[in-house]
Amino acid sequence: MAIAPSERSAHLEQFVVTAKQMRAIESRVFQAGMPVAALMEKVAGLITQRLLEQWPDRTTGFGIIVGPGHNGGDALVVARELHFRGYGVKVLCPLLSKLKDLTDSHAHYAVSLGIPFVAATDDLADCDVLLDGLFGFGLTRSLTNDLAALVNTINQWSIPVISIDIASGLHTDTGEVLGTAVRASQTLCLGLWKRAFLQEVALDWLGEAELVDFGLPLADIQAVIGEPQEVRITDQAMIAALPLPRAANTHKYKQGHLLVIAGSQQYPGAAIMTALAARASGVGMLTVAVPATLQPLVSAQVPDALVLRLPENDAGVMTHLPDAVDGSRYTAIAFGPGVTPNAVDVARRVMESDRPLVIDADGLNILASDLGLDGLANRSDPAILTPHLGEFRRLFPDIDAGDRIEQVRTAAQRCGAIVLLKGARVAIADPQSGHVWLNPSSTSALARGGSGDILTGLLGGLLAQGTLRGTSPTTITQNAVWWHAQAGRYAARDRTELGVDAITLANTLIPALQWKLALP
Ligand SMILES: NC(=O)C1=CN([C@@H]2O[C@H](COP(=O)(O)OP(=O)(O)OC[C@H]3O[C@@H](n4cnc5c(N)ncnc54)[C@H](O)[C@@H]3O)[C@@H](O)[C@H]2O)[C@H](O)CC1
Ligand SMILES: [K+]
Repeated sequence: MAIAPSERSAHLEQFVVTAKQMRAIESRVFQAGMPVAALMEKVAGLITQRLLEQWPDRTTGFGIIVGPGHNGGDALVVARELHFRGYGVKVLCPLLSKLKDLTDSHAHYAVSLGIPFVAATDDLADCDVLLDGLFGFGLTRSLTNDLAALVNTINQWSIPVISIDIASGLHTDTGEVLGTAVRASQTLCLGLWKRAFLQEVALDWLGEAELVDFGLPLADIQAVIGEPQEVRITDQAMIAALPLPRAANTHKYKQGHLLVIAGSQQYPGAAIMTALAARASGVGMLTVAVPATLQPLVSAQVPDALVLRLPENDAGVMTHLPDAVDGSRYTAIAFGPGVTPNAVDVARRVMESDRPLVIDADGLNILASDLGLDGLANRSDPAILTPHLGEFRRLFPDIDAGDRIEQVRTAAQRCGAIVLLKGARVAIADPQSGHVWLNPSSTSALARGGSGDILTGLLGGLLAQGTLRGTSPTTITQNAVWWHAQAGRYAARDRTELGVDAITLANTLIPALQWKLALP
């Protein structure tokens, strides 16, 4: 049965593949009868179309860099099409004697058409645009010698580089640079998102990334991927997961009651920022527990929250949760921002509660240094840990094998909690299934103090609401990460990456949601 184009696109956007999976999908398509050369024509036609849209002026000169495999074949077909349309085209093919058959055929044809093949990298220095068809997902070894020199030279120029499928030199799965890699301004990822696009280490090389759908059948994709172990977070899935619409006859207690435990005399702002973000989540009831002396300050900033006064020591650190603070009254608890590493007794009580729990910042440091992780696996309700890389290393000092995606998966399985590893590409791992969700779209504007407190408050507020709606805790966690990133992007559009302080971010959560909901 045919599916609508928008539905197909939403499906495709969620898949993440390794080079091995991509090759297996491609083999099925070829075995079913699709000729390799026909697929290459189709792919190259779509790439050409993108280039024509971006550079409609036929005086644009293109430099086409061609490698030995089918990535180079794609590039040669594009060169031919640009040549036919009247653009100036020059080809640099450093491994001319090692071309795969199909690529070799296209090279011969290009020569017969009079397309110039140049010998030296510097012959491309006067081009307006470079097309990188050196290597795609077939790269197996590091770039060395002349190839490395070629790549390093073009990286020093200020000519825009469009990479076909992946920036040449990056490992398709881990995103690592193998020797050296092309610094693309834009990458046209073919067919399905390769794993490298979700790896932080690759981001500086990939530039703006776009998926080019060339019609791989969903049945073949699904047959190879099976139950996806790694999933890209998409707008469509996240909009569906929001606690919207609300039931017409709801009341505040049905919209969740979040308890935020945060702040100290040293870090009063952490409590305020966490509370402001929790409020923006739409949670029905918000209680904020802070060291007693902070209560007037927090109440003034978040007058709609109930502010509990906790006993504190001389340093303004909360000492314990009095019996009157009854965890069972709350739908969820968010603990940790600004509490200092000394709030150990409070952390212990929080861990003992049976509520869905977010643990962040100093809460994580207390787990690492005092309480350990053993209490997490036996909790009846989920715990979500939200470390940045430094906190992650302190919590899981012996997890260093593999890439970030593998590390976060191992961490979750080991401790029995959902682990959300912060960074430019947030990764969320489920302890039971080992599934990892990856957030593809964010902004460097979020690399800033206080941004984590906003995520914790937002996640806590969504956890309180989503728990009552029966949304799975991993979906709620994705929802918070996505919303937080979208708010950062939306705020940065107006204010640049420099202008997204934590309070602005909290205040942008609702406008950003309106922006996303209004998009088709
Ligand atoms: N996915 C699809 O359905 C389609 C993909 N297309 C394009 O084809 C490439 C993948 O092609 P492949 O030939 O398998 O690999 P590469 O082009 O990446 O090149 C592999 C080639 O290079 C040799 N090699 C590997 N590493 C090195 C090195 N460090 N130095 C020298 N040589 C190296 C290796 O031995 C191979 O010979 C994909 O990315 C798409 O662009 C199709 O065109 C359309 C369908
Ligand atoms: K490439």
